[in-house]
Amino acid sequence: MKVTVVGAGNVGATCADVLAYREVANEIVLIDIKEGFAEGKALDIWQKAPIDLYDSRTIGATNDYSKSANSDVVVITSGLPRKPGMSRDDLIGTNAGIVKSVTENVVKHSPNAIIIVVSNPLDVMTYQAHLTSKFPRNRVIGMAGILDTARYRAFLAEALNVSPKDIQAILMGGHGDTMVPLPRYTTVAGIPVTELIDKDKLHAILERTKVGGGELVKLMGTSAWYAPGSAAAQMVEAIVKDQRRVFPVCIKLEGEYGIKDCYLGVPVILGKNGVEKVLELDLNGEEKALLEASRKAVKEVMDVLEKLG
Ligand SMILES: NC(=O)c1ccc[n+]([C@@H]2O[C@H](COP(=O)([O-])OP(=O)(O)OC[C@H]3O[C@@H](n4cnc5c(N)ncnc54)[C@H](O)[C@@H]3O)[C@@H](O)[C@H]2O)c1
Ligand SMILES: O=C(O)C[C@H](O)C(=O)O
Repeated sequence: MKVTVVGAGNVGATCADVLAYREVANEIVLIDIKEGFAEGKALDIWQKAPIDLYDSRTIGATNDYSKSANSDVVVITSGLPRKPGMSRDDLIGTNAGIVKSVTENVVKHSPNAIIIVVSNPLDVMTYQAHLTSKFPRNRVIGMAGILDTARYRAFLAEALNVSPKDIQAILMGGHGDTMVPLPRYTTVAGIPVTELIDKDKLHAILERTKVGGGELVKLMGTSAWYAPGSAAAQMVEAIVKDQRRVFPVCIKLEGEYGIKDCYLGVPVILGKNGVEKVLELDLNGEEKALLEASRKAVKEVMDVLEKLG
């Protein structure tokens, strides 16, 4: 199996490192536009192999997509991260062009690949990759939901003083402050979370989750990479190993949840064909209203992208 990660910065290099460490693919190609940067990161990860005992090969390339030819999965992390005071949507002007040109190269060299977009604004950059690649929707998907859900699960594990392994949760909507956490579908080893935590504490955790990315940007001056890189690698693993894992993933909705032609995070089954199936939950009125607000927010930015041309 061959996996390419475009963008050898914080998220891309972390993703490649996790893929190598877990031996998800035997060939992992890192590509960046900065001269020598991807080569250096790939070499560093390869030199860690004798210490951590993995045999996945990491190869770096400066803007040379021939090295990535016939990749099974391509993860796109290239683009600017936000700085304090910015929203993810502020990145659209620069990142749309980057995602477009990267996708053109992916299509040329890996026409059968499954594309996982990570660059922000996530839902709209996934749309950009779809517009450029014209790949079917199961092969152009975005990573955000695993990360957002992980933040939610980590906060809950801390509040309840239990292992994060035992928190099961799902979250929907766009990767922005309008994301839709679903406490009704959150359990701790099968116990509904609402039986274990009081309403106000849970509410505070839900609100913190929605701005979880911003919290890290404020702390670090740039956005997160360990959890995002690992989340993208988890999606790659589900595809490469045909695991049929159930994850929240950004995909073009074609009527599910009564929504058409909009990119949003929803629970899906992830396997060798990318998204194997979109799962439709029976949302209640309040959840539906929150999802609709999220759809509107994403659609507005999709419209901005269309005007950019
Ligand atoms: N979806 C998510 O949940 C999520 C999480 C974290 C970060 N992000 C986004 O991921 C992106 C990357 O974040 P980061 O922290 O790794 O940034 P970074 O600046 O560390 O890395 C980005 C890399 O992209 C490279 N690049 C720029 N243009 C390129 C091109 N045309 N071709 C190839 N490489 C190119 C840069 O040289 C840089 O090395 C940002 O847009 C960020 O907002 C998304
Ligand atoms: O917050 C950001 O800008 C990066 C990413 O979307 C995140 O949620 O960590």
